[in-house]
Amino acid sequence: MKHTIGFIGGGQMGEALIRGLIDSGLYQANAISVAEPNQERRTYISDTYGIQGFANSEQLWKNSATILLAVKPQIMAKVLAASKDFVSPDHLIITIAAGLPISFYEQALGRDDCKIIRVMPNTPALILEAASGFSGNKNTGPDDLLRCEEILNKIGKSVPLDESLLDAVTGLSGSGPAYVFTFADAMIDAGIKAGLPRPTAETLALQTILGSVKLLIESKKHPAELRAMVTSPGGTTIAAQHILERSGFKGIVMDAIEAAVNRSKELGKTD
Ligand SMILES: NC(=O)C1=CN([C@@H]2O[C@H](COP(=O)(O)OP(=O)(O)OC[C@H]3O[C@@H](n4cnc5c(N)ncnc54)[C@H](OP(=O)(O)O)[C@@H]3O)[C@@H](O)[C@H]2O)C=CC1
Ligand SMILES: O=C(O)[C@@H]1CCC=N1
Repeated sequence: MKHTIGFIGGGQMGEALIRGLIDSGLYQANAISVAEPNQERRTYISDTYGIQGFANSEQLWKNSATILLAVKPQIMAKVLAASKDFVSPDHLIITIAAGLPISFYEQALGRDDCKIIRVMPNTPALILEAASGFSGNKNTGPDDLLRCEEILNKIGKSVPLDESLLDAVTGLSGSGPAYVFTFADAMIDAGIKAGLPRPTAETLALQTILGSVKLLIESKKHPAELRAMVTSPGGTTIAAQHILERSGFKGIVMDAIEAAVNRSKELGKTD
């Protein structure tokens, strides 16, 4: 059972994490299995990554030290009901479902002696650049948290947090890639509107985003300071900044993230 991991759900995030674990070398393909009821999807995942695929989770619980729950929050209760008979206090259960609090799993499993870690990763796990927050229940010891952290740090960066902050993580970084993709899309369209060929607009927009993020990280300067370095008096940048300020760009981004945080909290309400 050592160093074996079973994924319940082989969708977008399940695949991102499986690929991340294999590409990082943390797990061999033969130590990973997936339970995925959709046959086409199951075949794709097991063929692509050379892992074992099952139609249901029974074998995973029997064969895996760590179980990673990667199904939609809306079907988690059904998945836990089907898992109840196989769960033991030896399993390390890691869940990435948005919104659902750890108490939801304990209630659904009808026991409070399981080791459960709630994680919120994001899709850049596909290229080992995920941002994840995580929090364990009272049964998780330092070794369990370390095992989880090791997984998360192989697929990107992670921060341990109090569980009460995981909805904030979900709204900020869990959903965050979508906001960045929307911004990238808008920059590319703007380049095309200004007359650039699409491939040129794509290259310039994406390199600008990549370079700016690297500059932020490497310089350790505040975004406002770096923005001032771009903004010449009476120049082009301030003309654009004026429009962004007038249309409340920062406020819109903050409102959007707040909406995602609130939706995560709503998903956790199970009455
Ligand atoms: N997408 C993202 O960016 C992020 C998602 N998350 C969380 O990750 C979880 C998965 O999301 P995501 O990967 O996007 O969703 P997907 O719908 O892509 O993946 C879920 C997979 O689980 C399968 N499934 C359905 N029922 C079962 C079952 N009983 N047993 C095993 N597998 C089952 C689904 O099959 P079928 O399609 O046939 O129903 C699907 O392939 C969610 O809880 C989400 O909140 C967390 C961080 C980021
Ligand atoms: O949209 C969602 O609900 C999931 C959770 C975080 C990112 N995607």
